[in-house]
Amino acid sequence: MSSTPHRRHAEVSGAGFAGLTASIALARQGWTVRVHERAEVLREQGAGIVLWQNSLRVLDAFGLIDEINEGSMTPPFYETRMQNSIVSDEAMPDIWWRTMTRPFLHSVLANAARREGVEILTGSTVAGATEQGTLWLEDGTEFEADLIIGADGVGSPVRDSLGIEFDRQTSRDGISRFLVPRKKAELQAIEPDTDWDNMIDFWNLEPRVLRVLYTPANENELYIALMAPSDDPDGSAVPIDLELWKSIHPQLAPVLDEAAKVEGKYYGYQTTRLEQWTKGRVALVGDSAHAMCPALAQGGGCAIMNAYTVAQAASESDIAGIPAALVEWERVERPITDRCQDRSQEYANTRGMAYGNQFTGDVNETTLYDPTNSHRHDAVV
Ligand SMILES: Cc1ncc(C(=O)O)c(CO)c1O
Repeated sequence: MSSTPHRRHAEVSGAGFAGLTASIALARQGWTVRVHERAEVLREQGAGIVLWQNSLRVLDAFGLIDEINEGSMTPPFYETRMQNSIVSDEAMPDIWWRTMTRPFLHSVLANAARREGVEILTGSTVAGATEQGTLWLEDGTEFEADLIIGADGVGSPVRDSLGIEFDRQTSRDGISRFLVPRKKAELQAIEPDTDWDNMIDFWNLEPRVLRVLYTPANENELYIALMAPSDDPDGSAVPIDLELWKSIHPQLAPVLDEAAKVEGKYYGYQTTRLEQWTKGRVALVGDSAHAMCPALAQGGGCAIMNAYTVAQAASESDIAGIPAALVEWERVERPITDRCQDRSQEYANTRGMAYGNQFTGDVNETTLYDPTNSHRHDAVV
């Protein structure tokens, strides 16, 4: 902790997973923190999420694991099927992972941020920031800070106001995501030999590319995601083309019927890579810095892990040294996320997860990283 009387202050743009995680971590290190969320109501619109141990360790460091466990689950297996025959059942006994809904994770983080004294302003639309530490809103209001966190998503106004250059690559596939009731008894009645608590990745590459990712999120809610190429108008349609999806997977009819009732949105896979993640007193984390394809389910995980480490790195510095501490943070922490983006993009481009047994070897590098015991503390990186 700094011995100066000035309490360090951070302004954060975006109250998603990255912004809330950075806010909690900073507040716990004695900072005053104000988060700006452009939405009028603080909530998460997304469907489901898988968290692996890299992000779970951060939640554990915040003392949130009991709360997380109560609203989440670990499916017995990650099952991969090709044309409905099982390719692999991965138990991953050495990896800590949980599935849950995004609204649930968001509420756990938002409540924790409030408990830590973080000020959350909704309906507060950030327009940009300067590298000297001024954040400004669309209405012209300015806020001064020792540290600014741009956690404002793939279209980040903080990033773009600073003129940070990026490269964006799109992949040919994309996905629509839904939260629906589990309907476990009905599914069981249709296909009794299946363990409907498993996460099941139903791939079909022939006669056309259609994939259903079935992820139980808790006792009552199922996260179901439907993947198709963006140039397939029926596969990518939302509300979903119920007859098409039921014709491929009739055993999923009870939950597909539910997904068809939801408005939903189709998202094309893309990867955004930045020239730099920091500028002066500003650091970017989450989709503003490293949006990735979801194949390895690490977009949220990397957001949470990088939000945590940037907060730690800034807290270990004195106020004058923050810009240099951010540069050093990026040097040490970024490569693992770069590699995760590369691997996720490769899987998205090749559809390689269809062949099963994917969660082994180098692919698990991100999962196995412990951000609470960062490489920053090692002598050799
Ligand atoms: C857990 C997960 N895995 C893989 C994908 C994927 O699209 O490859 C998605 C979609 O968001 C997931 O949510």
